[in-house]
Amino acid sequence: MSETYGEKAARLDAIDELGKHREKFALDAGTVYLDGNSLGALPAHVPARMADVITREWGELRIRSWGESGWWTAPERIGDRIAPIVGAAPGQIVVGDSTSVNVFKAVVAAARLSGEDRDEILVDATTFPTDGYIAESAARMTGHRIVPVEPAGMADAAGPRTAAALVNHVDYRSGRLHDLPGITAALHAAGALAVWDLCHSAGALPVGLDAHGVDLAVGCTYKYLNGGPGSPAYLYVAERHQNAFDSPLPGWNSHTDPFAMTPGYEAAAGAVRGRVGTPDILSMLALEAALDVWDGVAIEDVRAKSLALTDFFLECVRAYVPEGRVRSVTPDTHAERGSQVALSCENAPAVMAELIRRGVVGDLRRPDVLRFGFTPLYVGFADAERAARVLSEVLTEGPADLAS
Ligand SMILES: Cc1ncc(COP(=O)(O)O)c(C=O)c1O
Ligand SMILES: Nc1c(O)cccc1C(=O)C[C@H](N)C(=O)O
Repeated sequence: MSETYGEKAARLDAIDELGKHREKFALDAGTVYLDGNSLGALPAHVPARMADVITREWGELRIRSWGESGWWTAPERIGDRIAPIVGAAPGQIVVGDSTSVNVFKAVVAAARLSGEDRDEILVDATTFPTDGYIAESAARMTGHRIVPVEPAGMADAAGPRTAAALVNHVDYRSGRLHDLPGITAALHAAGALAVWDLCHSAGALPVGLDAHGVDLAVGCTYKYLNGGPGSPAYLYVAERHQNAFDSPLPGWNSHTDPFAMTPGYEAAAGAVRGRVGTPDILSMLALEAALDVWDGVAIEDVRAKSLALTDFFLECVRAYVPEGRVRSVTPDTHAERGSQVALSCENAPAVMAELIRRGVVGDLRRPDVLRFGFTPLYVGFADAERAARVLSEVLTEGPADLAS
């Protein structure tokens, strides 16, 4: 008798080297959590660390903590913790602000770094909306014009007038992984800068920022880096650009001597130049603690498990779900797949609501996309099998409003 999918899941979980990391997270056995591509799960040790930050560092040490507890240098210290996960050498990443704000810094800085004869900025036409909104405003301020281009067309679109391109590494709807090395190389060949949004790739797959010569990058930390709701984002400025990096938000935290409090601005050296104002210490220190789960974890292993999980989920969906009820909009090819599977289906809002009611938590992107995010540090093969099985049950038996 051939192996059932449940048996296969148990076999794969038994040999999964990353499976042991699941116990580091606050998860309940009754729920399959497949929404780490929106909000990562809570690492179980973070509440105790935050209790110490609040009661001792804030409550007892108060103002002394800016120095004694390392609060002041947290943005660059935590940047250096994120660096190996995205393939960057130390000193190039600073944590703070939202992704949206860092997109603004990066796009304006890229425009200012490029030659005056270059007057266009290419923007991923399929981008998560905030990047497009911000880039449009940034371009109006710098006197550039925005050219929307699909990532696959970036190489052909880049030319002598292109200052920079802003591209999403993994598409938030389809889960498609774009060719960061190839697009970056093509932009450079055209004399343009490459600015990447890593929200859906950092912590899910190797990015190789330094290896591929990326110029600037931004990303959030509340998805695969598990930093918590609204945890601060980050900005990468390649070392070769740091001296010329001209921030459009040169707040006092990016001054070479902030406590001199002089009227004249003098930019700090290094990643610190990307800072703006007082960092949100509580969120930042929750993120710092959350990053402990990465100790001893290789991103290549995370990638291998992510692909195995999404392969297996798709295999179970094909086996369980009646023909024609869902269509995967996520590429089958590994080289083009991030760490989520997106399925388009009829009545998607009702389907996702019922999945969540039955303990399978994904999310919906209107009008018709069901998203299932696979975070390899805490999602297992049995989760993938159960999610596909419950999806099939929902699609075949109810609820009543699905029949409409
Ligand atoms: C690709 C991408 N960029 C940016 C954002 C959001 O930016 P912010 O952190 O400013 O809300 C998200 C998700 O919210 C995203 O998926
Ligand atoms: N940042 C979010 C939020 O504050 C509330 C709800 C969802 C989000 C998200 O991160 C959405 C996510 N970027 C997406 O891929 O759609």
